Amino acid sequence: MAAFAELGLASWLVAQCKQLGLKHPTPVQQNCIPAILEGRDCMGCAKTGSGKTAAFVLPILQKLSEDPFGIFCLVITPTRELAYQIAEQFRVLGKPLGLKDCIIVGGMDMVAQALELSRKPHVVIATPGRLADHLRSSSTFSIKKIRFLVMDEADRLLEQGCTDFTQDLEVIFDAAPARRQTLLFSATLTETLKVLRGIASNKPFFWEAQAEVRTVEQLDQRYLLVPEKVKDAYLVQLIQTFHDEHEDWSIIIFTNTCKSCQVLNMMLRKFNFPSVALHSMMKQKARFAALAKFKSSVYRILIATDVASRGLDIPTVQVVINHNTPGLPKIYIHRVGRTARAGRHGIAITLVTQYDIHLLHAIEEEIKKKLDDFSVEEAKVLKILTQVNVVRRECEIKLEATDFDEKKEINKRKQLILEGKDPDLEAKRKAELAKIRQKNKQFKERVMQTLQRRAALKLKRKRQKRKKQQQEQQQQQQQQQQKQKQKQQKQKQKQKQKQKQRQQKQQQQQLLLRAKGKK
Ligand SMILES: Nc1ncnc2c1ncn2[C@@H]1O[C@H](COP(=O)(O)OP(=O)(O)OP(=O)(O)O)[C@@H](O)[C@H]1O
Repeated sequence: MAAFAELGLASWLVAQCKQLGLKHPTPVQQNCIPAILEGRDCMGCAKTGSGKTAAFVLPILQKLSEDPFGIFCLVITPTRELAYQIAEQFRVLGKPLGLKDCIIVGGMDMVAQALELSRKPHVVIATPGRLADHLRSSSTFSIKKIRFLVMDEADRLLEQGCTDFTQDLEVIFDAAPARRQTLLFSATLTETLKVLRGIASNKPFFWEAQAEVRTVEQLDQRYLLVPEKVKDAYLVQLIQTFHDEHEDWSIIIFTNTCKSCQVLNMMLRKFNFPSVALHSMMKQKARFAALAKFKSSVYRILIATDVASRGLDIPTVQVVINHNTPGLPKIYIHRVGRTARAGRHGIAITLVTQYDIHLLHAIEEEIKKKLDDFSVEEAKVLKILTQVNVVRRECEIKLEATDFDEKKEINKRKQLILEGKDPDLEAKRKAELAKIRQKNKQFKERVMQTLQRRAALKLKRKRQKRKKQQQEQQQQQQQQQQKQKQKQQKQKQKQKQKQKQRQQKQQQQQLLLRAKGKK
């Protein structure tokens, strides 16, 4: 196994790795670090928990130490929590440099951030929306001279999912210099490769871990088939079992909406489980506090939306439970990747209802592995079923009383105001946009219908033409056959006539002969 020193890293960085307990580079580090040090753009695709962060942090720190200035590097990442985590890695590994970093994420004070940016930090770690806001509104800093642009979880940044980063990324790319090193990393890059190659246009070095299965070996992956209506009773029983058997285990439960996250947290707390929620409707400070308490094991259970599904590195997590089957296999890959990291073991259990079987199959197909069945004691589930359902309903009612949905709307409006937009105008614009989209959709549908009709008509005409041709051919054949028949009949008649004439001639000759004989 190679050592960090063999990758071309300076001795102070090798010593830093050693101090942190990083003895040997992981494959993604072994392959990408030399290419980055050579000055190449790099795209690294490796499984979750395989050390992709250090694969870009180490060579960047080395280059920074050779020519330190600010702003030297910009790292873009999709979530706020991840930005803090990456900053921590820069800080720890770059301590001997006296590294100055700056985190630019939403939900935090913009003025303080602008001040920090103006002090020219070496490394800026940002979420796209907030950084783009600063670039739009401030002239106190510039990213025109950055040497490195890193996109962590690069495929997520390009996706147009519930949060669409494309407009903000355009602002950032416009402000960044064309001559730079671009580094793109994720556990699921392949679907977006083409677009990413356009971003890392400088003949990027591409490295992908070769493996049949797309999830880590040390991860025990299970599914639990549950009827939709009794899902929560199964969840409670599942947690109870883990809690009884391994009191020191940390569990992350992923769910699909902020509301569901909130309700589940309230419900689990009613059952005295040490749980805490993390979702995008929480205030940023509460989000950080929840994560910090979970990381330090004050709470052993984290209930989160997909805001926590990518990148978070919490070594104590032994169990991931998917309360809903992820709709996309790649979401599954990132969610279950929160456990079994850096060679550790872990278990992931996905609750699958009667409506989700096809999703399970899609996941198995993508990760190239069949999930094993997980069983819980049904009798125990039955025992708590009514109680769980009642508690859940109570929690839902309680949450409704707090105007959770209204708050969501208010949060959206607040966000728009912070972005300098008029919420009413935005709503109007949105409605108009929806109208235009609807019109476009209808137009497209009409075009499609017309095209389909035309195609059908063309086909019909083609068929009719072919039929006509066939009929004509048949007619011609019949006519030919008839002609031939007539010809044959004529020939027969002629032959008959000739024969008759021959017979008549013979008879006449015989009569003549007989007449001669009498004479
Ligand atoms: N060479 C190494 N040896 C041992 N542990 C390492 C090494 N490099 C990184 N690690 C540790 O592995 C863990 C996972 O690293 P990291 O968070 O970078 O993974 P990742 O590949 O980015 O995962 P994800 O795809 O989930 O974001 C971290 O705790 C990190 O300290």
